[in-house]
Amino acid sequence: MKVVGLTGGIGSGKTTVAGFFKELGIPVFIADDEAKLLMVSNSEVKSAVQALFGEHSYKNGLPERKYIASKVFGDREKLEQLNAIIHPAVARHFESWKEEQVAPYVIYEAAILFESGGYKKCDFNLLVTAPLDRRIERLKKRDKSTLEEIEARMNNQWSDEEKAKLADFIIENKELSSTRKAVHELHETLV
Ligand SMILES: CC(C)(COP(=O)(O)OP(=O)(O)OC[C@H]1O[C@@H](n2cnc3c(N)ncnc32)[C@H](O)[C@@H]1O)[C@@H](O)C(=O)NCCC(=O)NCCS
Ligand SMILES: Nc1ncnc2c1ncn2[C@@H]1O[C@H](COP(=O)(O)OP(=O)(O)OP(=O)(O)O)[C@@H](O)[C@H]1O
Repeated sequence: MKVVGLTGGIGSGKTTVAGFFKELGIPVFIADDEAKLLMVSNSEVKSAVQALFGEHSYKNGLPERKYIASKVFGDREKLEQLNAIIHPAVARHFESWKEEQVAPYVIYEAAILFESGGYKKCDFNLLVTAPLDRRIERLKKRDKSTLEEIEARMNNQWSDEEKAKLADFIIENKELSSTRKAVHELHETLV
């Protein structure tokens, strides 16, 4: 089974692009969502996160995402420690999920695929890009995030130029219709 890694900076449109692959019947594994599930359902992950961030990191069994975000995106070491808890657990889950899929290829969507080295396990890697001002505009609208919060995350991600060097395919996410068309064309190439 071929694995196509799908990545892009915060707010670039990864999940939107993943949705277009789903429309074509391609199985999509969203690492961000799996990470969220594991933080609730995997007791080892949960206790490691609690040990790292203390009692305020969980409330009624659920992670306090805003609190954890406020601790990690300005502290590289803490972020790396959190990544070291979450990423191996997500990778293990992906391997078992992949075995269950019947398709010409699957999509592995992850926000920091290049930064984490996860791209090396993929057969091809697709980068989604969008101009910085559009990404910020879309995120402010979607999450009601502040510019400061968005920039703190961007500071922990590579630039598009760095990522482009490692990407096999790049889709520029401007208008939804042209992005969908680009996904359809890439699908034809991949099958
Ligand atoms: C810090 C957490 C709790 C914040 O949760 P929140 O709901 O606010 O954000 P969410 O997980 O939906 O991520 C939104 C975006 O933030 C950025 N982001 C998330 N994690 C990271 C990271 N480790 N490094 C850089 N950027 C990141 C990405 O652009 C991502 O698409 C959460 O992001 C987390 O647990 N991150 C560490 C695990 C991780 O790397 N997850 C992503 C891939 S598996
Ligand atoms: N081409 C587009 N035109 C207008 N809005 C768009 C376009 N692409 C995505 N959006 C919107 O922008 C926001 C960010 O897109 P999306 O959630 O797909 O990005 P993402 O890269 O997955 O984000 P994150 O890094 O936070 O996980 C969403 O609200 C989405 O509906």
